[in-house]
Amino acid sequence: MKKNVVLYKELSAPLMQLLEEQANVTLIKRLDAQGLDQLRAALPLAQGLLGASLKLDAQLLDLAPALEAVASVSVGVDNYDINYLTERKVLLTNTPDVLTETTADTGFALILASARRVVELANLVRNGQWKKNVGPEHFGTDVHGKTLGIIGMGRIGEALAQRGHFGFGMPVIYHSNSPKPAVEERFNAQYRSLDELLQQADFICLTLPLTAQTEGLIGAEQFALMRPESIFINISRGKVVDEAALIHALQQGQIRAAGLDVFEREPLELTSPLLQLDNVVATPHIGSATVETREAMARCAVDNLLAALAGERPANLVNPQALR
Ligand SMILES: NC(=O)C1=CN([C@@H]2O[C@H](COP(=O)(O)OP(=O)(O)OC[C@H]3O[C@@H](n4cnc5c(N)ncnc54)[C@H](O)[C@@H]3O)[C@@H](O)[C@H]2O)C=CC1
Ligand SMILES: O=C(O)C(=O)CO
Repeated sequence: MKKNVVLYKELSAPLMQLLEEQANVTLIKRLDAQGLDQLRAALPLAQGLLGASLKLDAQLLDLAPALEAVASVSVGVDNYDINYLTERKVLLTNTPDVLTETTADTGFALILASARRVVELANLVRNGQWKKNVGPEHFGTDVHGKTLGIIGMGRIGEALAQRGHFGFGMPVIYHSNSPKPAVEERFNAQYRSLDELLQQADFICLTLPLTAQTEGLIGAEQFALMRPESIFINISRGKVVDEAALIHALQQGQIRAAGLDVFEREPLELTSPLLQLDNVVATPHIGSATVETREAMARCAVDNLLAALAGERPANLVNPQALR
């Protein structure tokens, strides 16, 4: 018998067809108030869930007593109560690897845009101020040859190191849970304590997951260790950073600039002081958002969900302890 799957993310036609061949599918198109009501109404019969960008906590999970598997269309799993899912023997899957290169591209786009002031200067051109007002005070700073500091040397961190080392001749230093000899050899990278990295890197890039250990990892004390020339890049999760401390560091000139794809609260509110600062490049959490990669992520999530519902071990299982 077909199982019941609730999607809270639209899929491409071929993926929808694949899923509908094997499951009864309920699609929640938007997670607005009405969509959330529809979701709550569908949860009691749901055996599988697929989506992203929804905090799936115990309260929502309790509405779904028949749930067997949740397939997240993301690599980050900070939106899920993993312990509770595991306790309930619900499998959780994610989408690693397929988004690594694209997210590293976004990281590098933010590095280049903040260092060379791309958004600020492009806006000057749009506002007809090219001739009159652009002078040395608008010059940026070089990227090539500068020290690239990576915090969280996992898949995306490595892809960033590759771009910096081979593409831009940047010395790479990194901080992670443990040293990575293979990475050191490949990119001539050097391990540093967190404090050392913050003091030494020209570009400080966050590529670690949001966990109980990393929440608020970068706060006032850490910004105080950075140099006025440092550029801060966050493509991990907003809550790894104390955003008020980041704003203060930017306003006080403790750091030169920031390139941010993720924020403490998303969507970032228009009233955020970050948006008053010329030296901030803010993007709307689009690290993996290319046509090709989003399709690959969705495909990966569908494959994971169908495997889990068929009683097989899915390729990207986050909580193997939940296997029945
Ligand atoms: N901006 C965006 O759109 C995207 C953001 N992400 C974020 O990037 C994160 C990383 O993704 P991957 O590289 O695939 O994960 P990964 O698991 O391969 O790498 C994470 C690295 O961080 C390290 N780490 C974890 N906790 C640490 C700690 N307390 N101190 C130091 N190092 C620590 C791990 O050892 C690992 O090497 C995701 O969890 C997600 O939050 C991922 C994709 C897109
Ligand atoms: O995959 C993730 O964790 C994202 O943030 C979106 O791609």
